[in-house]
Amino acid sequence: MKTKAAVAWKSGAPLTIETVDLDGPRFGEVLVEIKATGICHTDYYTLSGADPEGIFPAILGHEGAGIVVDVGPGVTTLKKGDHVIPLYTPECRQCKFCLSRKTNLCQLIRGTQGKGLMPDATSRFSLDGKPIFHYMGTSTFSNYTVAPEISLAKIREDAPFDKVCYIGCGVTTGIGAVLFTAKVEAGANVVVFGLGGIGLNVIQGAKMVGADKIIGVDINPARQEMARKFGMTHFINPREVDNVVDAIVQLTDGGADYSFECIGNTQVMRQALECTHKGWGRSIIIGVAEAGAEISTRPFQLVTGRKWEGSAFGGARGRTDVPRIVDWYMEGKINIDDLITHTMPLEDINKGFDLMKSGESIRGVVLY
Ligand SMILES: NC(=O)C1=CN([C@@H]2O[C@H](COP(=O)(O)OP(=O)(O)OC[C@H]3O[C@@H](n4cnc5c(N)ncnc54)[C@H](O)[C@@H]3O)[C@@H](O)[C@H]2O)C=CC1
Ligand SMILES: N[C@@H](CCC(=O)N[C@@H](CSC=O)C(=O)NCC(=O)O)C(=O)O
Ligand SMILES: [Zn+2]
Ligand SMILES: [Zn+2]
Repeated sequence: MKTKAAVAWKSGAPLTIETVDLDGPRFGEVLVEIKATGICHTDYYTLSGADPEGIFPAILGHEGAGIVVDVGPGVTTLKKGDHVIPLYTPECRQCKFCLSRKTNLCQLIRGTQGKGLMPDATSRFSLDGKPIFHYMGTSTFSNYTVAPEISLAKIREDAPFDKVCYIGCGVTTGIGAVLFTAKVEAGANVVVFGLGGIGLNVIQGAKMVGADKIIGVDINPARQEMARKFGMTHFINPREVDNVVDAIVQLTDGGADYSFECIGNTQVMRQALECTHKGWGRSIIIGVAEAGAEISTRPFQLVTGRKWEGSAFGGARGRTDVPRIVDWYMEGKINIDDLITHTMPLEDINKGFDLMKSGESIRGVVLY
């Protein structure tokens, strides 16, 4: 079949809208009509050329929601008409990683996914007979996409695609990092570095679990208002204090219980670790840093009890947890609507990237 898609031909270049060829689903695969997709900073990271796994030409996008149109042989858990959210972190429930119960990082298809291919090591997308690569197993910047069955979470049918698509990455990453990775307890002091599409959801998660002080740190003062609405109690603009670590240590009587880095800046990652409390502070890295970047600190920071950790997709097991998070939204327990500041047709997707880069949008969503 043919489908409209935004194609990334090379790093640093705007996406172009093309009518591409899409082969039908093979064994264990599903054809999905994408109804809406968010634009995440990680799409920009890959497009910029900073992602060691970035390959071109590719169809980016990993924050979508849509309807099953067709299923390939061997598919047992989904059928035509089901509503789904594609998962860049699949959940096979069979691999060593899934069975360990210690991680959400299912590895069954990670190798081919990172090469922009389906599990059988081929692509379903092409143009003029030349393959176009998939991205993160999802490629939601295409009106129709093919994904493995294990990379799709079935969700309730009354959930609006234009809102719950954001659960495909940003909402789950932020709230999940608090609930599933850090397991923040009521009364804890929490610091969030970077109040964008991810950080604001960390704030929302911290409020949900009853955190005490929720300190937001951002160089964009315009982020303050939205962050306060989501539960931030204190705001620090690093450009307005001499030393951001000292400022946090003073505010929290010795350091934060938990910190979350939601930017992808290795200098800030160090600050995020060092502002946590001696003896028990935990710092969770969410931001994705550019290829080759390294983090550093004095080992003494760890010897004296701080822990440096990371979180991917909020530690969520997608097929299990994503439908629950959709329920939380439908029950009014989490706010997604206010974070989706811009919507646009696929033809305007490059404007969506510009709005994100300029700090004007929190989340831009493409509506098909
Ligand atoms: N680990 C994971 O599973 C995931 C990681 N990510 C990563 O999380 C990061 C954040 O993504 P989004 O929220 O979508 O990005 P965003 O662009 O919406 O937000 C970034 C925020 O950081 C602020 N910022 C930039 N430099 C700063 C600095 N030096 N100090 C303080 N604030 C600063 C910006 O003003 C902005 O508000 C990205 O690196 C993205 O790739 C995104 C999704 C999932
Ligand atoms: N391709 C990058 C790795 C980018 C990365 O860390 N991605 C996150 C999700 S970011 C979503 O917006 C992730 O889930 N990581 C786990 C994984 O297995 O990729 C690189 O090679 O550096
Ligand atoms: Zn993302
Ligand atoms: Zn698995």
